[in-house]
Parts: sequence; structure tokens; C-alpha cells
Amino acid sequence: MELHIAKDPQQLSENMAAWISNYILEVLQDQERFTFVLSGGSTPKQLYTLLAREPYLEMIPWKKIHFFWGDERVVPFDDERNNARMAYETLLTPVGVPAENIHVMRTDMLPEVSAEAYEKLLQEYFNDSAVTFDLVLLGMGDDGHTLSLFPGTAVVKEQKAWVKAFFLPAQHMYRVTLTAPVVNRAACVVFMATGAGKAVTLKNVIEGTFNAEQFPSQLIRPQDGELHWFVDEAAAGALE
Ligand SMILES: O=C1O[C@H](COP(=O)(O)O)[C@@H](O)[C@H](O)[C@H]1O
Repeated sequence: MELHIAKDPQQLSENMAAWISNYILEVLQDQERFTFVLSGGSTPKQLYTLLAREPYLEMIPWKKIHFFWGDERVVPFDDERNNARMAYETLLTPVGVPAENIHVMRTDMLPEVSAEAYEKLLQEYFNDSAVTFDLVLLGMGDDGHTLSLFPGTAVVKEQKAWVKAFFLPAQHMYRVTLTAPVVNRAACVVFMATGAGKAVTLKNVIEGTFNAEQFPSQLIRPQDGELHWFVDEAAAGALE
């Protein structure tokens, strides 16, 4: 695991935009398409906004990138909590990504049906390949959740399915999420975390004993891929 610490959220987003664009260009030297899983929540907004501006707008061959989501809040697309909506507003629409490159988790159908449809889409996309995504961007909630793998939920223990749907009573909302096994087949996973509110949880996730039921972010350990944590000084404040 590699830890990258930046002064503040702005610096962190700038560092990540540079790092991600270099990584995309490097991978695209050897292949025609790049698969990028986006995270939701508030943390990556600034990063997406930067990626949609120069120099990245020109530098990244956007038509070669296929976008997926790590998880979705099952609310209508025009609801401001919708993860895909945020990515459209900040990145996909400004950049002009072709519609056929965008693979959203649908929220206009029953959550279980949406999860099944996404699993099918992924299985077909990756066929028999041992590796799945080129890059998975993840956030971490103050409670240690990542994707929609929340502490104490059954989906944390999922070993087989690539995508699951479930009701999250605490938020009165269904969620659709990738599971840890499919993310752990990615070539590269990048966490992004900012703010003092995440400091103690980050310490537990990175330096604490393994307790994935309490800290589901600990489940993310790519089998053969890279794992990076990009954090700001406030989030890193409790680390040894
Ligand atoms: O609910 C979610 O939360 C996490 C963390 O969000 P943040 O606001 O603390 O950045 C996010 O990664 C996930 O995609 C989202 O559905």
C-alpha cells in the first residue's frame, strides 16, 4: 500500500488529478480502452471538476475511457444525492464523454433488478478476464464504509456476487454496490479521504487490527493490483 499525503483537499485533488491522468496515459500505451470506476459522496467533486479542465481536458483521451460506478444511492437521477448525477455535472458532461462509454447503476428499476443488470453488464464486459477495472476510485465514510459496504451489513461478507442491492435503514434508502471481491480484482485501487472527521477511522483502517465488519474499507486489498491512499494532513492526523 502506498500513502500519499497532501496539505489540504485542494492540494490533494490537484495531486490526484495529475497522478490519475499520468496513470491513464501509461495504461493506454498498451491497450485501447481504460475502465474507470467512479465513487460518489462529496470528497471527489473537486477532483472531477479539475479533471474536466485544462490541462487534463486536452491531455486525457476521454473517448477511450469507460466509466462505471462503485455504488449508487437508489434515488432518482435528478435527486442531488444520486452519485451518477454528481459525476455527470462535474466531469462527464463538461468533458463530453460519449454516452456509450458511461455505465450507470440504474435507479429507475427495482434495486435487485438493477444489481442483477449491472452484474450481467460487468460479466459481459470483462468476459473471462482475471483482472477487472483499470482504476477504481473509492471514498471512505467517517464510519469506515467504502462503496456501500456499511459496518454491520450483510453485504460486507459477500464473497460471490459482484454487485448487490440492499436496504439501508439508517438512511431510509436502497443502495446498489460493487462488492469487495470484484474491486479486489482491479489493476489499481485509489482511496481518497479528507478531513479530521475521518482521522481516527483512517488510523483504524490502515493501522488497526483487521475487523472488516466494523471497518469495511479494510476489505479492499487488490489481489494483484496496486492500492493507494490519497489523504490530506487532517485525515492523516492520527496516523503513526
Ligand atoms: O455514501 C457514500 O459515501 C462514501 C463516502 O462519501 P464522502 O461524502 O465521505 O466522500 C462514498 O465513497 C460513496 O460513493 C457514497 O455512496
